[in-house]
Amino acid sequence: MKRKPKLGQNFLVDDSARHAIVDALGDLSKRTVIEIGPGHGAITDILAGRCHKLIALELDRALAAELTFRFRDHPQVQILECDVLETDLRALVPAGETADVIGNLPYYITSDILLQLFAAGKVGTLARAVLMMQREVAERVSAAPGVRDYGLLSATAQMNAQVDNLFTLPPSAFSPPPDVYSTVLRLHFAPRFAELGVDPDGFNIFLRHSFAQKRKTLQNNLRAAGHSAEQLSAAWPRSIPVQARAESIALESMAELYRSLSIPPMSYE
Ligand SMILES: C[S@@+](CC[C@H](N)C(=O)[O-])C[C@H]1O[C@@H](n2cnc3c(N)ncnc32)[C@H](O)[C@@H]1O
Repeated sequence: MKRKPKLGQNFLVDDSARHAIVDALGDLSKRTVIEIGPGHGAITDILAGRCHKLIALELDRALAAELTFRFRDHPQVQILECDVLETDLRALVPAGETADVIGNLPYYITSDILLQLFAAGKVGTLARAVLMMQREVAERVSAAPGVRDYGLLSATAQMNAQVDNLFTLPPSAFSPPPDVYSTVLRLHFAPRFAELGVDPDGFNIFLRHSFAQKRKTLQNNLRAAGHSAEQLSAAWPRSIPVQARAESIALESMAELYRSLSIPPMSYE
């Protein structure tokens, strides 16, 4: 019977890949780096010698203990046994500084981790992240409008970060091998809410409604969210075809529509 790894534990065994992941963050000699899910330390071992400070967050008690022992003589390395999703990243970073994030993510919570990182990027805690995730998810995060994979996750990611798709690895790069290919993305956190003149909370809700049903047009999704036909036609910008789906529309135009509907965020809940 095939062993089912718990906690998304597929450990990286490809030596050049683990170096390429760390190299993607460039010079780390003055940086604080937060590693998500260090596991047996495939990435941690390289990072420890390169960054100013490393804080690694590992949920598995045995793995956290293994790494705490291994790095006992490295004062710049801190291993925390914790659930990343329950951890306040802001509290880990000295006031006035930013940190970078790295991780071969536990795939079962990729979206939740991304949302957590975007929230931390928005308040200026994080500068960059290099993250490995399931290839299909990475393609959604990095897709451009009009491309098949573009959707709510792409729009949300691209409101919060510039995304570079770096490289893809086969299942054989891991032990045990997962059922999927894996892709490494680099994110530069650069929230666009102020530039596009939208409030983050209201615009995020607007995006959720706009992408609610993939087969529906944007107009129909917004009608289902409570907008009248009159309201929509009065606000509709020229840059958006009337029958368009949200999946084909650039964020600039989505923001233009949101602004011209000028909806107070509260009216959406
Ligand atoms: C895909 S493995 C990567 C391990 C190692 N970084 C590597 O590349 O070989 C994901 C790691 O995340 C840990 N993990 C799973 N859920 C977690 C959570 N909620 N918080 C922190 N770590 C978690 C797992 O125990 C595992 O070590």
